[in-house]
Amino acid sequence: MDLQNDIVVRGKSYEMPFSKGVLARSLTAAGLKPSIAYRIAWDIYEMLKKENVKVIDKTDLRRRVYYYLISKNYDEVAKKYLLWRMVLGRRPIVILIGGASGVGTSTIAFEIASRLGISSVIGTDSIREVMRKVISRELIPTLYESSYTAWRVLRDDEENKYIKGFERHSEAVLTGVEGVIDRCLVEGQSVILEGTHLVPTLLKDKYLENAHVIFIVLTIYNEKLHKMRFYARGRVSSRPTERYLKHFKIIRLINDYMVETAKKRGIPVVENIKISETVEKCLNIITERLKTMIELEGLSEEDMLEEEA
Ligand SMILES: Nc1ncnc2c1ncn2[C@@H]1O[C@H](COP(=O)(O)OP(=O)(O)OP(=O)(O)O)[C@@H](O)[C@H]1O
Ligand SMILES: O=C(O)[C@@H](CO)OP(=O)(O)O
Repeated sequence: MDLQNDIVVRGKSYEMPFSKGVLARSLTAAGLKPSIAYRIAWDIYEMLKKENVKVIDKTDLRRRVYYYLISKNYDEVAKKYLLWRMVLGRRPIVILIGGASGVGTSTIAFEIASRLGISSVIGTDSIREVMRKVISRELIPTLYESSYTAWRVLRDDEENKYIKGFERHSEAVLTGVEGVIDRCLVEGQSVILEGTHLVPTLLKDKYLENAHVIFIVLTIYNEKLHKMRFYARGRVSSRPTERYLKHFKIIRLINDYMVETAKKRGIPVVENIKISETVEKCLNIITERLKTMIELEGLSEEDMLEEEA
């Protein structure tokens, strides 16, 4: 690669060669189709080349992209683009994708992460493994079970035992989850957390009220479709389909519980049928929340264009 002839993009603390792919991805996150996003990234690259620009500041590049989009009548995309660049560059966001086992939380979390360029995705299953290393089975036996088998180790045969077991199981994992959220907010790092342990009833109010924390619950309303996802997964992973089918009734109860409690707490619920549509819906929810966050800061579009990238 001839770096001599490349355009350099200068950020606050680093420089990198102009990448049409990176620019196209941020335009896709703002709602453009990938083919159009790539075309526009290419146009902007050509424009800079023609003007013989060798180094461009990130703030200038952002401004140029914004006005270019407006000139092509992509006003809504321009606004979204600006919002996303502002937020992801300077403000931490924590996205929580909850849902019963098999509804697709990890698939959707990774898709959203790649669209937004968030490099950190953490599954609550991994946090559960860490918690198992520090908390003994004797102390919290439910932690050593799965979300759908935790009821088996409850002390008493309680009423509503499947959900009680699920909540006890998730409670300990959530302590770890909250630690990760706190750390990310303090460090200014964006992260996506996903998994079945993100239970609407258990997450503390202070997180739900935080403008930087965005919680979405996924579901599949159709039982048959949900079941099919376990067959699909079984073909490509070592997680045995039979195990999930055996406990399917309880997994469905957990699914219903997540949806019902999410609605009660004002957490958006998205049905995951087609991946691209689910991602689109989630991105729209996230964008709306970011708008509120920026409004709370009292920033106008002009301020956003001027803010150092
Ligand atoms: N919208 C979708 N369309 C088709 N298949 C999907 C969709 N979303 C997810 N899948 C597939 O369904 C299966 C289950 O999804 P995934 O593993 O993401 O579930 P999960 O909610 O993370 O489950 P767990 O909590 O048990 O880890 C996977 O094989 C995945 O590729
Ligand atoms: O507890 C659960 O529902 C699932 C979540 O991924 O984990 P496992 O089946 O591996 O215990």
